[in-house]
Amino acid sequence: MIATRGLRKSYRSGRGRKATVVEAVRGVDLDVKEGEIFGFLGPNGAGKTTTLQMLTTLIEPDGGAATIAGVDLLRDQAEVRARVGYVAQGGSTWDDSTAREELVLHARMHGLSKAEARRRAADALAAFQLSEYADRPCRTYSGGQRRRVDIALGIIHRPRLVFLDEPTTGLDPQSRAHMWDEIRRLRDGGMTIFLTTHYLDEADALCDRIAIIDNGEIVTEGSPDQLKREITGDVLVVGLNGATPKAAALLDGAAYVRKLETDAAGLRLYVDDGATAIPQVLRALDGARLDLDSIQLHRPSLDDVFLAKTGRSLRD
Ligand SMILES: Nc1ncnc2c1ncn2[C@@H]1O[C@H](COP(=O)(O)OP(=O)(O)OP(=O)(O)O)[C@@H](O)[C@H]1O
Repeated sequence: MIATRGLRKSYRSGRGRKATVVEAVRGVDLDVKEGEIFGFLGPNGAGKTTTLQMLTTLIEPDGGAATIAGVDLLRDQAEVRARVGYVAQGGSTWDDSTAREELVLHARMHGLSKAEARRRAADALAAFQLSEYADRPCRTYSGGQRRRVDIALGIIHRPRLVFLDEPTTGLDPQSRAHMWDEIRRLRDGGMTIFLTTHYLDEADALCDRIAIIDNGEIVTEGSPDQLKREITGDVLVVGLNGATPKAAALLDGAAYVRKLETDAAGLRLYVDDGATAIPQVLRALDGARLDLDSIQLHRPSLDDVFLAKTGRSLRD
């Protein structure tokens, strides 16, 4: 649905000898599949918005190539615009107009007849659970309601691909969870979603695949689980009633154990996949009649992935 190769953009600020060039995006390759929620994650200033603006034709790349929803980005920008939806960070609703008015207007802008625009608006209001407030001015909505109107506006022309720039920034935890459900619903209806986010938990919980960008370059790409496993695997913390040395001798060298450490809590086993290692550990301990006290599975976070790839924490 999206394929980019070597996409680049620099900004020049100042003049003459004082001019500085910021390489905002330095050759980005992305492959987004049809029907997935793809998260674009990175710290402030990493190049997320610049990339998104290139993909949605708002700014022109300096170089590289991209195909968006089957259309060559550099050759036919109008067709790309017709085929995608875009929801900007700040949203696009007016304070004094109602959600229904905005939706009808947007549908009309996409060339729909008055009657069809009204029908689309009513469908969108129902789908985003906004019918109750549909005829109230947007300034009276909560942050979450307003964000839902923004997304309904962005997809009123029923595109197969939608770009969401930080869809949950500024929302309270409940509205964020609600928004995640809305986004999953769009995906389940067959839409492809490309979103940017600062939030590690959002990328982890919501996205089928993610790419992490830092300093204008993609540092890694894959499903959240894949990326976390690649870096460190899972960690099993095994509590044993005084039998730690015996258990260590038993499990050290087992094919599924990458590394083994002992500490006050018991054993730390570094394994590729915790879910398949747990039954094997249990069987081995049981076979040797060693008394198990507890077993805990720790999965590495996306921050561990970022740390491993860049030497910095994404939270800094
Ligand atoms: N119009 C511009 N002129 C000059 N520099 C710019 C311009 N727009 C962006 N930049 C610079 O390009 C780099 C990438 O910015 P961009 O907005 O794409 O990052 P971002 O990952 O979206 O950040 P944030 O999460 O803060 O929105 C930054 O160093 C930024 O200062």
